[in-house]
Amino acid sequence: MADKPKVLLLGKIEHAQEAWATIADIAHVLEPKATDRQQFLAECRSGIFDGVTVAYRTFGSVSVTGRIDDELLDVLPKSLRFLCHNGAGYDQVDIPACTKRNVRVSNTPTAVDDATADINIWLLIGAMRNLPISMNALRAGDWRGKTLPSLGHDPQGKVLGILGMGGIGRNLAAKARAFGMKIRYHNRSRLCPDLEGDAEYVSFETLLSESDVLSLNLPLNPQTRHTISAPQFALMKPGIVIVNTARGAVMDEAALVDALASGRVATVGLDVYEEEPDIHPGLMSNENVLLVPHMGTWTVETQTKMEEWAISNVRLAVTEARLRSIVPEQKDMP
Ligand SMILES: O=CC(=O)O
Repeated sequence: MADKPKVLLLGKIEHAQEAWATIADIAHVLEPKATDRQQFLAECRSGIFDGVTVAYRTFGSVSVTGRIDDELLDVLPKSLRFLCHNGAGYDQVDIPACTKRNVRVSNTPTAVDDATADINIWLLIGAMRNLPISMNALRAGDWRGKTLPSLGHDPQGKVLGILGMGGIGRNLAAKARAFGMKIRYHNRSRLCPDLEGDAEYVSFETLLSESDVLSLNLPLNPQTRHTISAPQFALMKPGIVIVNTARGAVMDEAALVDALASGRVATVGLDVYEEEPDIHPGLMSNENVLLVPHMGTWTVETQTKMEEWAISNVRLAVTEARLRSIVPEQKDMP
């Protein structure tokens, strides 16, 4: 046992027990006892994790460890070489801080695409049809409400602007085509024709000013924080519908509340929030906002796929000192 590689498990394996059992065969798995960041920092400083080369982490483990940042990396074992994150978005991990310490990070791209695009479509249709008002009235025993809810809109023929045409954005585009939407997108760079299909590449400003529905599908990092804020809302078509299944902080929530109040934004469908699990009171109280609590990947199939993918990264890191899906920022690491 003592000479097996050491793997640190941050969070729980909920579904892929069989895949995880194969890790227990090849590595000595350590788990923290800490229940908050201060305790976790102390545990790390105690030397109990010394020798760990690979760590697996879940999105939820942030409630114990906090963000993986300079302070934490300074006390994690110097032997740590690989951090396998279970999730597509890895904004809880400071990538430059990891790169500086030669810690390679992986995520679970593609595993999340279908489920996230599905909830994206659900929010898109729900927001276009203005469903929260009648859903709330119904549950309050008031059928459609005291005054009839205003009529919704059909997706057919409407322009869907996708900001961030990665795996989820492209999956969403394919699904939205089935609803007869015209797809436009903006990305850091234009896609090759195969990936682009009939989606039209437009400038950021055109996407904002000509979309009937804007979907945010870009990752959160220091460059994309508040990509959508007051100046961007000012460029949008009055009455636009916005959907966000990416990360809350790519949009300025306070500015969104103002844009809803002014009518610039008609309705919005949200899966993600700036300060999860806290939600801006101006969104909570606004009936033009359709909200779900970060459920984008919340299906048995997708959670299992994500765990299996992250575990496959752990396995490769342990056996071959490499990762299946290193994050793009570290692609060129020697
Ligand atoms: O939000 C879900 C993910 O990043 O995988």
